[in-house]
Amino acid sequence: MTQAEIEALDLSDPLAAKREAFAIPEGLVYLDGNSLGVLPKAVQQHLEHVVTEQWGRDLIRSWNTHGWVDLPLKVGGKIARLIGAEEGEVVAADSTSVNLFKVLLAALKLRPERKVIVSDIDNFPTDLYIAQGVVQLLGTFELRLVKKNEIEAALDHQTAVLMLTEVDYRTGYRYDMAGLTRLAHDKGALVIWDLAHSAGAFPVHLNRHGVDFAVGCGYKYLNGGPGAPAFLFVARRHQPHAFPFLSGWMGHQAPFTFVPEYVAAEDIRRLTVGTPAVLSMSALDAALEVFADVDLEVVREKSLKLTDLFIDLMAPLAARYGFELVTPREHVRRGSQVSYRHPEGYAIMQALISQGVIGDFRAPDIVRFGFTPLYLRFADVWEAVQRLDRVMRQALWKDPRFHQRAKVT
Ligand SMILES: Cc1ncc(COP(=O)(O)O)c(C=O)c1O
Ligand SMILES: Nc1c(O)cccc1C(=O)C[C@H](N)C(=O)O
Repeated sequence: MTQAEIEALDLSDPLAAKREAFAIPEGLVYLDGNSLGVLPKAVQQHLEHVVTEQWGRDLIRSWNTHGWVDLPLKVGGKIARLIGAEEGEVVAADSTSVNLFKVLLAALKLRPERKVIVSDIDNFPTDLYIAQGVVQLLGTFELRLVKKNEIEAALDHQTAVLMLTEVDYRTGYRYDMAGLTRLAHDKGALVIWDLAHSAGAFPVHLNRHGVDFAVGCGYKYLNGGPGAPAFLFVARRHQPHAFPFLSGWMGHQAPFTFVPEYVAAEDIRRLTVGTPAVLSMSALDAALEVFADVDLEVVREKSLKLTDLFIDLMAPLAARYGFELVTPREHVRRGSQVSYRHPEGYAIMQALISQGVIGDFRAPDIVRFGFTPLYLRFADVWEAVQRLDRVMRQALWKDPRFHQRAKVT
């Protein structure tokens, strides 16, 4: 594709105007929205208001007058629309890890006669660590970790829970949520999906597929900011039976009665624990406004065009410099990122970042490029490949300073 053809794609892009809603540093090509989304301008304005007027002036009255106490459910409602759930089935709270702990315990309590949690050995580590902790705590379950193509065979009548991340954080491989949920249910197991790399990136249909539980991040494609609250989903049918092991006062049926006995709220609030992080929650609330008029089918269509274009433009570099594509070419199996293996991946990514293209590196050898259709242009894809070509052609990555590992990669 020529540069002129790429410019034409931007001119006919139905999402082109959305870029204006984000504060993007001049000249930067940001391909890391799958790790930390860009700052929405509305967040900047709203936080100023929340800090100055709500906290600064109205102080504790704001729990009622500015609806702070309702934020977890209100923000959850906005996320529900993006993931195919109903209002009252999603709540924003805590971190993804903590939410996974809560829903995994709740799910296992619904299958006490079974023995096994099945997951992908390449799942994001926190999911595996949380499951290991839960196994230690309960003492009656085991964690069975298998490769992607072994999941189906691993499911049997001992399986209590199938716990997967829909999009693999390293390769961008996207699971068949509908098919695997059905297979798990056929065996009588429950499913938990981690939507960290799905929510806001493409349409998700939790209820259409009969999913039981889900969790996900607020700071990636939802652009809620560093450390933004995460979310959890519990299908309405499970809510009365979802036991809240982290039984904090915010999940109590009537928190302000201050009684000594814990009685769980009847609705999804029972899976909240303590005081919500109001500033972060307000940032996420404002960030989600960007999605109010967005059709996620259009987002998906653009995501696939962006990633296809990147793969195409990268093909000559891949052949010349030894980048091995590890992201599926098949659309249904692809999330919204493209990854390559390269033995010098870390240094190459650092050199590329020095050239104003931000992607990231995942050990042992993966360079990752995330594509957020709301703020990326097709011209950015072109520019990213030009700058990577320069990094390789001029061997900029050989500079020793690009070989020193940072604390956070
Ligand atoms: C699949 C997945 N789950 C969970 C997390 C993070 O969880 P937490 O919000 O607890 O940091 C990430 C990324 O950090 C992730 O990629
Ligand atoms: N959550 C992160 C953090 O706190 C610091 C640095 C990176 C992250 C990430 O989001 C990692 C991410 N889940 C991943 O897909 O690799």
